[in-house]
This record gives sequence, structure tokens and C-alpha cells, in this order.
Amino acid sequence: MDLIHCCVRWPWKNFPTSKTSLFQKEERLRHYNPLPLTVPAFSNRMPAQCVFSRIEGKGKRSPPPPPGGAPAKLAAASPVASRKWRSSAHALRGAPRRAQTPGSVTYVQSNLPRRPVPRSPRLRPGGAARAPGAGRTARSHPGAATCPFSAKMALASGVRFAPRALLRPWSSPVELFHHDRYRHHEPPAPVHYEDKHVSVVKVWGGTEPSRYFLITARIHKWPSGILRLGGINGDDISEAPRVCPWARRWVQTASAGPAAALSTGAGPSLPLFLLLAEWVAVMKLRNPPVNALSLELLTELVISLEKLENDKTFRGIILTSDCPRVFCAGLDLTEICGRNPAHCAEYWKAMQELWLRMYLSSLVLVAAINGACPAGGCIIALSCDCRVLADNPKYRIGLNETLLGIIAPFWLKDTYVNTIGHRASEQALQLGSLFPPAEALQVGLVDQVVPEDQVQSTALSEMARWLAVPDHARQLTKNMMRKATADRLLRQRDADTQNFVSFVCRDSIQKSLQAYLEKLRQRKG
Ligand SMILES: CCCCC/C=C\CCC/C=C/CC(=O)SCCNC(=O)CCNC(=O)[C@H](O)C(C)(C)COP(=O)(O)OP(=O)(O)OC[C@H]1O[C@@H](n2cnc3c(N)ncnc32)[C@H](O)[C@@H]1OP(=O)(O)O
Repeated sequence: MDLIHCCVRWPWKNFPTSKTSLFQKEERLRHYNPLPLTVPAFSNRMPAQCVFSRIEGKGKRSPPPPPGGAPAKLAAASPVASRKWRSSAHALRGAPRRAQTPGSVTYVQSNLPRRPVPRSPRLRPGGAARAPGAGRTARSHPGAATCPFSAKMALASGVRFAPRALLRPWSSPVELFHHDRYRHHEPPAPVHYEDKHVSVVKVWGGTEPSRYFLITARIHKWPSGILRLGGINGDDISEAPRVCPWARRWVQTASAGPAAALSTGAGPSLPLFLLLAEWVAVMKLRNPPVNALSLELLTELVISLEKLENDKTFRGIILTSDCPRVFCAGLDLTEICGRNPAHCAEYWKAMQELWLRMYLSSLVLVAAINGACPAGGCIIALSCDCRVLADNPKYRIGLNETLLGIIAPFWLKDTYVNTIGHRASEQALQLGSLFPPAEALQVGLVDQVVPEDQVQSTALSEMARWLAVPDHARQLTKNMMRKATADRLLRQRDADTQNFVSFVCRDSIQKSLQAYLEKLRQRKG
């Protein structure tokens, strides 16, 4: 299995808007951004914290807390969060930087120059305490209802021009892309640019003056890295480091390329600025020839998922196959054919574990299905949040267990029902239907069917759409939708294992599995 990390970056939507003149933007910068800040972002992974991630250069430290301090509730909930809150609030006021002292609170990870700033969790449980003067703006802004704390922080810290980005920290390029201004907007002329540093993959948005644009670029030095650069035509590229100093290196690397390339269509220069970084892991299943779910692959998958869940820099995983023509052939039948009961039990537990982890994962999981996807493969895909299937009639997807003489366990059935509904599941499960792409789309087994060469890019776009939603809201909603199904297995996990073992160890089942495997081998010949 291969794990590739790529990066999707969001621009700061509010910086600037089309209604904002350059002068206003300068004013704003002077007032609210004397020190560079990243836009606060949401995650509920560490719900007691609510901070702005402050970016500092090497050798600098966070300024001391401002008078007044963080709200008492926050301090009680998490001293660390409280300390960070105070420092962040102070940073917003433009406190002078001080020399680094040991033990100072700093939010910059030591490996920042190489990795983007992780999104810090910023949501306090139970919502934010109201700060003096914060209520009006927080209530009046459409985004404030779901993000009161950011508004409060901005105002409590003396920000005169509370930028909308602070109130709506989940702004994303996708939102921009789907914004009315662009929905009917002619796409810009295709831009091809490639030099030794960077190649432009795609340009989003408009090219008219004062319009946002987004560029997806590939940084050669960083082969698996996809950089999303946002900007507004007519801006000065030199803004980028001010807004996001840690990205300076990349901006400098990238600026000559896309800026020059786009200047033909969009004016003398194009600015690029990078504000937030989201990391998406691309997990490629690689167990040739057909990505059968061997015990080893299951274990690898579980471990990788756990690692990514624990790594705060990741918010999503794209799951795809490295084997040509097959996404995943389902259970490795050699793991349950001619094996002893103990092995079968261990194998089934690993399968349960993977399903539970995937089904309840707090990350966004997108399946980029670039091959056949029968049985257990289909379950892997159904455990994801979104499925993109390559449009190839040979790439069929479904639960075909009955055709093998075996029965899908209740939790596979539940997953199926949750996805395509009861009647469709009843029919498809009994018939062991494997759906070609068009039918899979029609029945709701997959969300998109696209040409084969667009599966990965569509998966990435889907990912961006899902990541545009605040993590905490999405995760809680996912949990609400899926927990009952997962709990059902959790309650009877041992019994389910027993059922499986006693079922597959039956002579009759062993014989039919053997015959099926034989048929597969002969078919190849
Ligand atoms: C009442 C209590 C109930 C309790 C529960 C009871 C039971 C629960 C079990 C239910 C769960 C089942 C889930 C499953 O996943 S079962 C597995 C079902 N999988 C399949 O049916 C897929 C079979 N494979 C294929 O259809 C094709 O291989 C393909 C994926 C479409 C790819 O086709 P192609 O590219 O042409 O490859 P080949 O067919 O030539 O295969 C190459 C090679 O791979 C071997 N192989 C294929 N699939 C599997 C597999 N699933 N496991 C192990 N090995 C597989 C195939 O035999 C060839 O091997 P050789 O190279 O040695 O010939």
C-alpha cells in the first residue's frame, strides 16, 4: 500500500473581496494584521481549544498575554488553550515581537518550513462565552451563528475592521468556485505553464480584473504536492509573504511560473497568496494482482488510518488503487479457504476493525474507484463519505456474496441499506448484483461517474467540497448518521466473529469457496 501526501490550499476568501479596493485592503492590513496570522480554522479534534494559529519567524516568540486574559471558562477548560488564546488575541493587537525565550508558547511547528501549518482546533465545547462588544457583530454576521468564537476573539482583541475571514474561517476555494460570480463565468483560457519548479495543473475562476482566481499547481521539488494558490487579479505578489510568511518559500518558487503564465490573459501580473493549508493523504491499495484484502493489507490499512487520524495535519484521505483495472477484489478468499478457525477469526476481526475505523472515521474519506469493486471492495468504498467511479463498463461494483454461496453479514447489509435504501438493497443483495457505472450511479452506489483519467482529479475536487465544511459540524453529523449502524456491530462483535468462523469453516462452504477460487484461476487461463 502506498501513502502519498498531497496538499490542498485554501485562499483567504476575504482577502480581498471584489468590493474591496486596494486602498481598503491596505487599510485593513494596517489595522488588523500588523503581524501575520493564519485564518482560524475549525476542527473538533481537541475541542477544548480555541486559538488563532499565529505564525512566527524563526527565533521569535509569542508576545505576552494581553491584559484581561482569556475567558475564565476557557482557562478552566484548558490552560493551554487559554494561554494560546491570550497570545493570539495579543498578536491581533499588534504587540511587538520579543526575543525567543525557552518555554515560551509558540504555535509554529518546528518543521514548518517543510510542512504547512496544521489546522488548530478552535472550537470550545458548548460554544463560546460572549466577550464585551462581541455580540452585535457576531450575531449580525451570517457566519457568526456557527462561528461565534472567532467573532468574539476578533472584537475582544481590538480589531477595528473585523475581517469576514475571521467570522467565516471555513471559506474555501470551492466556495469561491461555486460562487455566483463564477458559476456563469466563462472559464479562463487554458493556461499551460511549466518550468523547472512548477507546472500549472488547472486554473479556476475568472481572469477579469478584481476577480479571484485559483491555481492548482504542481511543485516539482515536491512530487506528490499539489499546491492551490489563490489570488486576485491586479494584486501584488509581494503580499503573499505578508499574509502567510511560512509559505514564502513556495510563493517565491511558484510566483515566477503561474504569475508569468497567467499574465497573458489577466493583466501585467498575478498575485499568488497562500493562506491555509489542508493536507489530504492519498492512500493507494497495492496488493497485486487484484488488491484482495489479505490479513496483511487489512492490518496495514488499519494502521495507516489510525496514523492519519492521529496526525492533526490531515483532514482527508483519498483511497484509490495502484493495481490496474481493479480497485479491490474484496476478501482474500485464500485467507478463509482451507484455513483453521483461529486464523479465520483473526482475519474477520481485522475486517471488522477496518470497517469500523473507516465507517466512523473523523477524516473525510473519498474513494477514487479506478477498477472493479466487488464484495469487500464495495464495502471499503461504501465506508467512505463519497465515491467517484471510473466510467468503464468492466468496473462493476456491488455485493455479490450470494453468487459465491456466502451471505453478507448484517453490518455489510446495513451499510448497503444506508447507502442505496432498503428495496434496492434487498434486490441487489439477493441477486448478488454487480452494477456497471451508469447503473451504480443511478441506484446511488456511487456519487460520480467520470472518465477514467479524471477519477483522481474529481476525487480531489470532491474532497475540497467536503473539506469546505467545518470539521466539527461534519464529523458530528457523520457520527449521528452512522453511529447506530456501527454500534450494532460493536455490541455483537464476538458473536459476529463466531458466526463467520462457524459459517466459513463448514465443509459445504469450504467446498464452494474452493470451487469459486478454482473458477477464478481457470478463467484467467
Ligand atoms: C449467517 C452468518 C453469516 C456470517 C458471515 C458469513 C460470511 C461472510 C463473508 C461475506 C463477505 C464477503 C465479502 C467478500 O469480499 S467475498 C470475495 C468476493 N470477491 C469476488 O467475488 C471477486 C472475485 N474476483 C474477480 O471477480 C476478479 O478477479 C476481478 C476482481 C474482477 C479481477 O479480474 P481480473 O483482472 O480478470 O483478475 P483475475 O480474475 O484473473 O484474478 C487474478 C488472480 O487473482 C485471484 N483472485 C481474484 N479475486 C480474488 C479474491 N477475492 N481472493 C483471492 N484471490 C483472488 C484469482 O484467483 C487470480 O489468481 P491466479 O493469478 O492465481 O490465477
